[in-house]
Amino acid sequence: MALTGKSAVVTGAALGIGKGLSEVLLQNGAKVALLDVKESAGQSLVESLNQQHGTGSALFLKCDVESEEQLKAAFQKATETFGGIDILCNNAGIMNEATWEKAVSINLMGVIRATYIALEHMSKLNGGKGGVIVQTASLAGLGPFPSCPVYTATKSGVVGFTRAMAAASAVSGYGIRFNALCPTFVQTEMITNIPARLGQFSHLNEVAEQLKEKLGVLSVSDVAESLLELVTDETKNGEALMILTKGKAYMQFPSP
Ligand SMILES: NC(=O)c1ccc[n+]([C@@H]2O[C@H](COP(=O)([O-])OP(=O)(O)OC[C@H]3O[C@@H](n4cnc5c(N)ncnc54)[C@H](O)[C@@H]3O)[C@@H](O)[C@H]2O)c1
Ligand SMILES: CC/C=C\C[C@H](O)/C=C/C=C\C=C\C=C\[C@@H](O)[C@@H](O)C/C=C\CCC(=O)O
Repeated sequence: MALTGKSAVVTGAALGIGKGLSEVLLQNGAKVALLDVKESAGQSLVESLNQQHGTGSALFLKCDVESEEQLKAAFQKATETFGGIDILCNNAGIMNEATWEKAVSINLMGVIRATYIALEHMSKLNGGKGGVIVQTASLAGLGPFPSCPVYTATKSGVVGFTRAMAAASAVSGYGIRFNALCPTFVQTEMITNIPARLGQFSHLNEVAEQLKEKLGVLSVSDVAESLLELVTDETKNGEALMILTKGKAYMQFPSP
């Protein structure tokens, strides 16, 4: 899929990885609707992006992925503004074991919620053009992160949901590819003050620090450039792309 003239929706786009995903999509010719709860940061980012890429290239929509109503309104506005949706990046997420129900609601349920609304706009079975949906999972979605079991569960669920939706789409004829980004630590707000985010597992902060020391920390652009291959390579469906500081690799899963 060439990106020129395509339209994307990115959740959690005001900061961090979502900001980087939005920027790389715009740099490659796509128009982007940036969804986030952080209205001030989102609005000022979009003003800057429109100055860089031309008025009308980027649109900010205040949207909480926990809200079906807000997601439906945001997708409708994006479709009306850009004439359709070709790409969805389900990126919004939190890491806080003390508020684990919220983490499940955002990281996993928010991905499912946004995906199902996107199907209404993108699926060829609904008159859509098809496209690609990329989730921002995590390396913790591929293996257990002892310091944050619920975060691990949400990301493992995102990887499983992505692979199942890819298979469902191929059989159903949605015309939509589903892939997951699985990065290790990335330099964003999420990895600041990790001990305060571990809840009853704060005694395992040292495990997290050792993992961070061992695995290193990616830049946002490391993740953003990986998005491009998942979006543009039409052969990629059902993939989980592991992104480490030492390189990238597509996960091989056991076949039944
Ligand atoms: N930073 C890392 O080390 C790392 C590594 C792997 C995966 N991830 C994943 O990448 C994604 C982005 O994380 P980040 O590191 O950029 O974090 P971040 O905290 O810098 O940015 C997250 C963004 O999501 C937004 N957001 C949070 N809850 C939301 C909601 N309910 N509705 C809409 N927007 C919401 C925030 O306002 C923020 O702008 C997350 O899914 C995270 O789990 C992060
Ligand atoms: C505290 C979490 C902060 C941010 C979450 C974000 O998604 C970053 C995740 C970064 C790394 C995840 C690592 C997960 C590793 C698992 O694969 C696990 O299998 C490794 C567990 C122990 C390894 C110990 C070792 O090999 O020495």
